[in-house]
Amino acid sequence: MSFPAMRSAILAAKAIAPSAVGSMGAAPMATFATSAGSPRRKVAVLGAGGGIGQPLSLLLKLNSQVSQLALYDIAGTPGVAADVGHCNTKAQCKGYEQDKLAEAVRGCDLVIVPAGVPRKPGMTRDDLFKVNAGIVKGLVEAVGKHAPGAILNIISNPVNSTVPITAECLKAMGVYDKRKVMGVTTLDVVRAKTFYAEMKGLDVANVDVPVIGGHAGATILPLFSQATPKVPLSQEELEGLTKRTQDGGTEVVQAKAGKGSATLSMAYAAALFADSVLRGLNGTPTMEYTYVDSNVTEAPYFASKVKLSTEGVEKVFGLEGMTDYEKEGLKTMMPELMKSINAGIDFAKEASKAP
Ligand SMILES: NC(=O)c1ccc[n+]([C@@H]2O[C@H](COP(=O)([O-])OP(=O)(O)OC[C@H]3O[C@@H](n4cnc5c(N)ncnc54)[C@H](O)[C@@H]3O)[C@@H](O)[C@H]2O)c1
Ligand SMILES: O=C(O)C[C@H](O)C(=O)O
Repeated sequence: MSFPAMRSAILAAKAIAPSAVGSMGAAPMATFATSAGSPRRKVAVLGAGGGIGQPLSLLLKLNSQVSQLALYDIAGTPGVAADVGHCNTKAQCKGYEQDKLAEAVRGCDLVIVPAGVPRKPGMTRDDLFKVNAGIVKGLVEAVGKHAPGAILNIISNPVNSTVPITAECLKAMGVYDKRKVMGVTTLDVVRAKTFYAEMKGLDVANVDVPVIGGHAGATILPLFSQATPKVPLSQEELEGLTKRTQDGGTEVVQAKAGKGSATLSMAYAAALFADSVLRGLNGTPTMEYTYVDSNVTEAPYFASKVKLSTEGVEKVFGLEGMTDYEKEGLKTMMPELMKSINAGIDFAKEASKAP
């Protein structure tokens, strides 16, 4: 495959309408935003040596909206940067490790955080909290200090808690801007589209499925009643698709049998989302589903449709037209979602009291 063809193929499944509607539109996207005249954008990946970090770094290197790519991890990133850096695309790529975090994030427009431990079979995402909460806090504090205006895309699990941790840490530092903190739930949308298209024999490039709530089990709520193209689903099919989307992460964890969780599909999803964030920053508003500071439900953080523009999240859209089955799903998820959010808030508040 030629490079331009490969580059198009990588993002071909990102549906985009003429007005650039992110990964939610109807027609397949053919190209990245053109680099001609686009502003210089620095993007950092924190956790760039990991299973997600490495392929994500490669995909970002292919995005012509990125002019500087900073790859940070506790170790190993000079090698990743040297490797990725040989791709003949625009972004200048540099690896940072150990105590070079400040340098990595300084001047960033977008910081993507996939640092932390992944699940093994039998674990829930909440089982990762103990280790990942502290990792995310440390990294976010560095961003708050050295790149306070940057947009943060949080991938590290449990996302339902790490996003509130991020917000609370930035609030404690006096640099919180709710438009700039986003939990990446794009993989749930990617999965829902794939499973729906497969079941109904549809061209996946033309499929769109909203997914709301959070990013763990029952808190992941695909709205198949609003999927396009609209194809009738029996109750059994609907329940099967909903459950498969909610358990998509576990399906991969089990298949990898102890060797981690989704990395390649996650890198793909994060690259799609980052592309939309950058398009928004560069003046082409895009629509995405993402887990953000929200008053759409009683949960203070919630994933729903948002408009991304020059300052990050410009508008959070409310919930409309849900079926009774979906309303029941929303009710069911709330206790779990609220518990994870409160755990994140409590952790960050406690940590900020520590001497
Ligand atoms: N949001 C999602 O949809 C989604 C999807 C898949 C995985 N995840 C989560 O992403 C995280 C990473 O998964 P992975 O498979 O890439 O794991 P991994 O173990 O392969 O990689 C994680 C990387 O983070 C690095 N790291 C740890 N502490 C760090 C620190 N303080 N600073 C910088 N880097 C640090 C490690 O050195 C490692 O290279 C996990 O928490 C996983 O659950 C989220
Ligand atoms: O399932 C996991 O632990 C990783 C990730 O959240 C996923 O959805 O694949």
